[in-house]
Amino acid sequence: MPIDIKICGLSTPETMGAALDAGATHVGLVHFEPSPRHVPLSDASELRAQARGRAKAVLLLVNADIETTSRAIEAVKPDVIQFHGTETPEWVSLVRDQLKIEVWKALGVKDKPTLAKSDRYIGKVDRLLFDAPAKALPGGNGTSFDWSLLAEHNHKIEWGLAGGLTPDNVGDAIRQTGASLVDTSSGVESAPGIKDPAKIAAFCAAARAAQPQE
Ligand SMILES: O=C(O)c1ccccc1NCC(=O)[C@H](O)[C@H](O)COP(=O)(O)O
Repeated sequence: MPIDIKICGLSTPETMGAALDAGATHVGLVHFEPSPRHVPLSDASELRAQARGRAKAVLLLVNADIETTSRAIEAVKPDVIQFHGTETPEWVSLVRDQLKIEVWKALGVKDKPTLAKSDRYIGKVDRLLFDAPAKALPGGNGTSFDWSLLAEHNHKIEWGLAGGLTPDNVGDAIRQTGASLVDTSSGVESAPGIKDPAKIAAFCAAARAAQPQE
């Protein structure tokens, strides 16, 4: 299977075009006002339309209530909702069942017990995204965590790796963890919220070069 590559926090048609041309399989739209990558729903809807048929659109929300979540899904019509706050297994499962959409849950990985706790989401989400622990923002902080924790973990559902990934380290990350999806935001930026098309292309090329051959 070709590796899945998510470029997160896209906010302009130019950088969305760069991610699509570089072969990203997933494009992330952050709808969370404190983030430098925040996009209003109207912009997210246009960027989503640009990606249609070329990459899956992932809409990111943080601790949104059900009305906000359903309004965002209605406006943007993403392929996937990624919850990046402290949402419970019960909450994400409710959204998946009621709104009939693919759901991912991001979890900040500190240590082995965090990974053990991630089992609570099994059967309730379609994919787990293992990220660095929250700092100033819940995600998009450009920091990584101990990848050996993932290599040792008994994964029971689909999962992806995020947190401090760059064109320079994504190859090692894939080889060390066996991730089938890699996600980056800060690592392909020239400043917070400003995506760099050359870094996006380099990241996608490095991820594809590192994937195991069949
Ligand atoms: O990117 C943000 O600004 C953001 C804000 C609030 C919640 C989540 C956010 N990003 C989520 C992502 O999926 C990022 O790609 C992931 O955390 C990795 O970020 P980075 O370490 O900067 O590559």
